[in-house]
Amino acid sequence: MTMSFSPPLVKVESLHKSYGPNIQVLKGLDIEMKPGERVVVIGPSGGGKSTLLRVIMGLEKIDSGSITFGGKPYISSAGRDKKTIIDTEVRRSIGMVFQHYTLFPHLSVLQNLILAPCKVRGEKKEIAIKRAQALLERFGLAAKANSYPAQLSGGQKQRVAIARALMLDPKLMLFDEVTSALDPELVAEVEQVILQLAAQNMPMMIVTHDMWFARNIASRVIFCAGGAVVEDGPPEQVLGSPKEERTRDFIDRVFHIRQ
Ligand SMILES: Nc1ncnc2c1ncn2[C@@H]1O[C@H](COP(=O)(O)OP(=O)(O)OP(=O)(O)O)[C@@H](O)[C@H]1O
Repeated sequence: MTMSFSPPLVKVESLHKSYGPNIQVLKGLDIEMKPGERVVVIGPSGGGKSTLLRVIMGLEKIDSGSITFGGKPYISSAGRDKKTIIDTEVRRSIGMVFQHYTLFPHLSVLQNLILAPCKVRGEKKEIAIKRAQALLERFGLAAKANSYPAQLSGGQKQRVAIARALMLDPKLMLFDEVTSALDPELVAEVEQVILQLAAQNMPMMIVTHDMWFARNIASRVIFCAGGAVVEDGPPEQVLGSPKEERTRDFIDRVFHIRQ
């Protein structure tokens, strides 16, 4: 009998990253993410969660370590001068949404969505528009196709940002505190969109302080503190009782208890 082997989707090995000589943020981080997993990264403020996502997105240089994607080398520090090497083809297959809206303000919603597919992939405009309209429909934003970002609520902007990332058919989505800057009443509409993607098995890595969301979206939770993985397991193991509140205080409390 032959055993089928599927490599990890993302494998981070011994990742070190500092900002300048004094701020060492990631100190030998190891993470392995299987295909189809939804990994939530939690931890105290300043622990390096955003930095981890930015590194995986290829936005930051690393000091040492390596990342593979689907079993293939993706990011490494190699060569005589330890230069960071990033496979740009692989990078294009990763989508990221940030805490603060990163839509182009001078472009309409539809233009925001079709820009990268047309420019980066050379997709025909009519085809990109059709795909964009279908996504906007799915996210309840069809009526906003010709609006500009300034005319949208924070929740709508984040949903457009997610739709824009999906236009490039990512194999992995990274969400970095995408609801942290939103008014509380707008959080649910963005979380619902991400839950919808999860239901379709989109692999994702999510940084959030929202414990309700973490519990509902995660197939695995990684507790990251002091630049390393402190705990890694199913949500009920890492997050404890569902009665815990959904606040930053919770994380800080858990961290202090474990120190
Ligand atoms: N570009 C930068 N230059 C210098 N220091 C930085 C830079 N980006 C982040 N840092 C520092 O690195 C540390 C880790 O930051 P990071 O944003 O990755 O943490 P985090 O776990 O996401 O925190 P939070 O939960 O508050 O967002 C912090 O001390 C931060 O001040």
